[in-house]
Amino acid sequence: MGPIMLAFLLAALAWVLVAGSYVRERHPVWFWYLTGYPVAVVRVLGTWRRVALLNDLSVSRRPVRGLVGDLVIKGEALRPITPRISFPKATRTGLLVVVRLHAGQTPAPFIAAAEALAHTWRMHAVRVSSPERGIVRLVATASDPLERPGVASAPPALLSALLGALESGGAWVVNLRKEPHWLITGATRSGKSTLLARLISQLAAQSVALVGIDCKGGMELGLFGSRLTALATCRREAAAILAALVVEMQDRMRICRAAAARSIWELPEKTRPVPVVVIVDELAELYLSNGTRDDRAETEQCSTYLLRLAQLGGALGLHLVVAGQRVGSELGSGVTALRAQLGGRICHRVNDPGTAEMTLGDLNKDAVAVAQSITAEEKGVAVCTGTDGGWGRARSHLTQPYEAKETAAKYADLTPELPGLSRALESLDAEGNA
Ligand SMILES: Nc1ncnc2c1ncn2[C@@H]1O[C@H](COP(=O)(O)OP(=O)(O)OP(=O)(O)O)[C@@H](O)[C@H]1O
Repeated sequence: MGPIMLAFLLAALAWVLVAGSYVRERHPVWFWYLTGYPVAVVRVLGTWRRVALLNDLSVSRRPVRGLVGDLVIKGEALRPITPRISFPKATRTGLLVVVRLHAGQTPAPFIAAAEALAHTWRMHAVRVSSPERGIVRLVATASDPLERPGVASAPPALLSALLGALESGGAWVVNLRKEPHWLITGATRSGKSTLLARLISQLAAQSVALVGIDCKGGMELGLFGSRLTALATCRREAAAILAALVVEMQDRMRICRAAAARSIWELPEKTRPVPVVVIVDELAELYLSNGTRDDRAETEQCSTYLLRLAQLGGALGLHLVVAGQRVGSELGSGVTALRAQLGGRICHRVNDPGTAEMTLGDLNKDAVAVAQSITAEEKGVAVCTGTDGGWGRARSHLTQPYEAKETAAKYADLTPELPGLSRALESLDAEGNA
């Protein structure tokens, strides 16, 4: 080969490499379709028989037990049949394989084999579902879609907030009308405040009253003060605001009873009270007391009021979003009771298994394991529950505090008045000055 030819080949190779990395950066989906997908198809089709056999996904043609005289003999099937799979279909983030189950098979062994399938096919993850009887869907994702989540979109709706992107590529939406109360946990620097900032930015533009309880002196929620109807910065103020909210709840009950309505949403729009979202940053601050009588009384008040709001508030347009680093029974018995009422759960990286268990354990054990595998580098990544009873990984859109502050200031004019709350804070001030 002459030197000109060699130079030409080297230049062509360099061009392919440069063009490849450009396409990979700018058009990862096309990069996947053109390079990763064909290789993955060969892997899936080439390994299916073996991986099915090794993971007990195959069935034998004949019963594995036989009768010889009076003896029952159990053995291995000679030539087991592998379940039939569809040709792997390309998706934007990986591929989809549909498996037809043989008689007697259930999705359970496929769920157990998901990790083995992911390793064999060199995929980031394989999720198993069964949309109809006799069918199992294996959805494989080539790389972690949450490393660079796309910009998801969702139609706007009252009390609905687009928080970020789901692992499946869809929009991560929290709708307080479907799931009225939420518990958010995460270790320090895991992304809780960013998520709350995103939630507040999304709700700020809506006709919703936002009430902040931030007993760390208002350092986190104080940023959004211009759009908050009330802000408690210590436990004394929190107890007063929560008490006022319970009174507001009782007023709403009376209005509903008079109109024979079972929720405020059945009231005519003109007379319907404004929905209130109470955001609590650092739940532990409300529950931990220093042991003095006054302090204990305050924590008990906060615990009782929060529980009452969680039990009865949903239908009356009073919603709780409660965030904390550690949420466990050591904070007091009230926490476990409160947790049971907070149906929506979001668990970021946590330091102790107890908090992951407390957040997701009563819903799904697998979700706890996935939450515990979130690393410190995966900021903003969380395991969240959905309204359909399922769960999945998701990542919030990065909302910087200054952006949320600007949004709050922009919509400050929309801040509704709740006179009971202002009165409660004013009477505390008056007591303090007396
Ligand atoms: N979705 C996200 N994408 C990228 N970076 C994020 C995301 N969420 C948070 N971060 C980054 O992670 C860091 C910590 O986030 P954040 O302050 O929200 O954590 P936190 O859990 O509230 O911590 P703390 O409890 O100490 O207040 C910030 O620098 C933020 O920029």
